[in-house]
Amino acid sequence: MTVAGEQNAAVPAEAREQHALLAEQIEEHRFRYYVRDQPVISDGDFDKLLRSLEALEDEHPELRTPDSPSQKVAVAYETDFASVQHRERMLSLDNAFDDEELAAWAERVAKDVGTGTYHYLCELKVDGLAVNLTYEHGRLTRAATRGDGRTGEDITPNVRTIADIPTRLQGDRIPALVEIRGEVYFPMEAFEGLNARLVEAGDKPFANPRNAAAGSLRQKDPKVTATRPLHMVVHGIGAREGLDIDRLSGAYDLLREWGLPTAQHNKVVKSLEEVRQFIAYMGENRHSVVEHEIDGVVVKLDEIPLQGRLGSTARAPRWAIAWKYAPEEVNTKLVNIRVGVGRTGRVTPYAQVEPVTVAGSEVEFATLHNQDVVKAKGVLIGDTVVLRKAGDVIPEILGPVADLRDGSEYPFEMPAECPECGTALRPMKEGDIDLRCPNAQSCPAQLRERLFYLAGRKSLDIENFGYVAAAALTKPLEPAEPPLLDEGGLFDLTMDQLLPIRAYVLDQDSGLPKRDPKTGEEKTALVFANMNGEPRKNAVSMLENIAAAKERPLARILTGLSIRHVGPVAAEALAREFRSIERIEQAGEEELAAVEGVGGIIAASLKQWFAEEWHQEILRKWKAAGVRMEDESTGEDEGPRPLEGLTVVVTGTLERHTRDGAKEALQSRGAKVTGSVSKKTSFVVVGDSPGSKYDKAMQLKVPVLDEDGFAVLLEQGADAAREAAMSTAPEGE
Ligand SMILES: NC(=O)c1ccc[n+]([C@@H]2O[C@H](COP(=O)([O-])OP(=O)(O)OC[C@H]3O[C@@H](n4cnc5c(N)ncnc54)[C@H](O)[C@@H]3O)[C@@H](O)[C@H]2O)c1
Ligand SMILES: [Zn+2]
Repeated sequence: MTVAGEQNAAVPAEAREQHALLAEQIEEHRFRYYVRDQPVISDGDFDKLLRSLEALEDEHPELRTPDSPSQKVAVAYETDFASVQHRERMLSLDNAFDDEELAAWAERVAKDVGTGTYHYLCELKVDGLAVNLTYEHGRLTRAATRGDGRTGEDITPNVRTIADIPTRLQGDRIPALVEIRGEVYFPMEAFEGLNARLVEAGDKPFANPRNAAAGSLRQKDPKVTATRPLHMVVHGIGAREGLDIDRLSGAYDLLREWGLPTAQHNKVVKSLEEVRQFIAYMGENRHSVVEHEIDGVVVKLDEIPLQGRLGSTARAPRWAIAWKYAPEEVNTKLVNIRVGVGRTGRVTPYAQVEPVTVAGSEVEFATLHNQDVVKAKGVLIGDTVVLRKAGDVIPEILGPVADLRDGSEYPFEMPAECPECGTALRPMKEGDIDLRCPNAQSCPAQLRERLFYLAGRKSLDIENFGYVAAAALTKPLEPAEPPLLDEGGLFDLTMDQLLPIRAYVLDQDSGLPKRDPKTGEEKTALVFANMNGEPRKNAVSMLENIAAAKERPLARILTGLSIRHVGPVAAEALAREFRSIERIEQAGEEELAAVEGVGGIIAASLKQWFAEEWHQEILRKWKAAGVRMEDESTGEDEGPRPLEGLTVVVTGTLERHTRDGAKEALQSRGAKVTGSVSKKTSFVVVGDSPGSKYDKAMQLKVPVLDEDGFAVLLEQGADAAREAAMSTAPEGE
């Protein structure tokens, strides 16, 4: 018999090997993270490694030795800083990734507490790095990083540069000694600026704000730290002498009085249900109510004597748990930087990354805004990058993982020519950062975007005319000549023109062709015809809907022309004032600018637009096709604008009108439609569930019309409507 294999006989060699491998990886990543401030994997992936190690140890408890990474806060490393002993250990936190784990923790707490009441203190989990501040008789005598939990790095001079952190405590009951624990963070808004300066100076940019916080604080030269906008939030108390406290939440109040930066959003609750509510609320509102990045919620037992009773493991207190939100940051590869051309010809770079799932959705593209932003971020094509998707915000790239570069990465260069039509790009005017494709008329990209907008809800609202149709009509693979070279021919399109159109199958988000997953070939298809060459149903209704769109009100037609700065609101104002394209064209610049809601910029833009020959051609063609280019007056009996001078508010759901329809009916008769009820309001039209505007109308005694009363207003005018009103406000009351 050999001796080998006798040790840990119960643990298969394979598991032991896997454990050793994981442990080594974890140590390596901790070193990169805590010492170099340049991690190469995301926190999410790191947490997964740690979890796999723990799972392995659950299966084979013999592997859970005191020097396993699962049992330690971190390893002690030699760094450039002097070591300091913490008077009381600085621990990590156990995590809960789902409700079951949270409930299991709460159950253990209940069991350990036994009888007696207690409270949960909910705090935000600030995404930064932990510091320990020692105050002796109110003076800051030392500041240290967490290190391995017992020994940290002395960063006192650096911490003294942080404005949030008082060097002297003010007020009453200042103890002989107290250790204050908190998190130092770097504000997201300042992050891009910092990286831009680092890149310009030839230094490595940071991958994310948390690394920027750690890197900024752990500078050999505190003068550098002083230039960084670091902040701190207090989240605990360590050793203390001459300080008697029984609730952590109460202690925070005292700390705040002393001038320490305590958290704004802590909440003490009694039940686990309320804890869940806090977690859910903060998860949803983390970007609107919180001034710094958070990665979770920390739930603590508020009663300090009970904390003592529950105690800690080697790594974490038993009286607290960290709920982690789904990570919003992941690492992925920056495959390429492409440029897109927008509706106004603006050319913007965007990132194409190896597809990753972040915050619940798969991401393949991220915005980069313009070439200066690409440079400022310091990202190279081929880099591993940190991608962030926060809430509903478009995914963005935070920064590169510079430590993973192998030399094959290369910088992005803005193309000199439009990727879609080959025209040389140039800035619109001197000094603009943005480049534009000057081929406004028939650059397929610009035309596609204009058509897509024109067919959209804010404009002509043409159903069955989406991005795919817009692309197919402007840049088909077949036939060689696209049916539309600008929007002039839109209303003349025929089914014969549509049937032969073949196009790439485009990805909605990127506008790039989809590929066959097997062959990698770009997919193509007949767009408007089925397999037998017959019109698809969608194509038929698209043409019908295009024809119907000829009757849209002037404001919508105007919006659809993509005149710069003329959105739906300005278009409404213009339509109301002039009631025909012709009159808008004939109006002088000053006359246009004088219209409420128009102004000088829009007036100038209108003049420019009409001066362009190809724009005139569009108008001629549309007119010839029968597009209604003016708003005719209704209610002929009372003159062209029977409701002139009235201000009307529409609220609640109407049965016979959509909200927009009701608005248009009023405006076309000369009434002004506003959103809030005041004394000046002439009528409030109410549908179902009208809400507070109805109450306000009653309060101000503004006449209220139901749907029948509304019909009276439209058909017979204001006087008749006043009689039909549900409540009448005698003049002058
Ligand atoms: N990407 C990597 O390579 C890598 C390597 C190591 C660690 N990490 C990440 O670093 C993070 C830190 O790890 P950890 O061991 O400190 O565990 P942790 O982040 O899960 O929890 C402990 C820490 O949370 C902080 N904290 C923030 N708000 C707090 C509050 N209100 N109350 C109490 N503490 C609060 C404290 O600094 C405390 O030390 C983890 O998210 C981990 O993924 C990443
Ligand atoms: Zn172009």
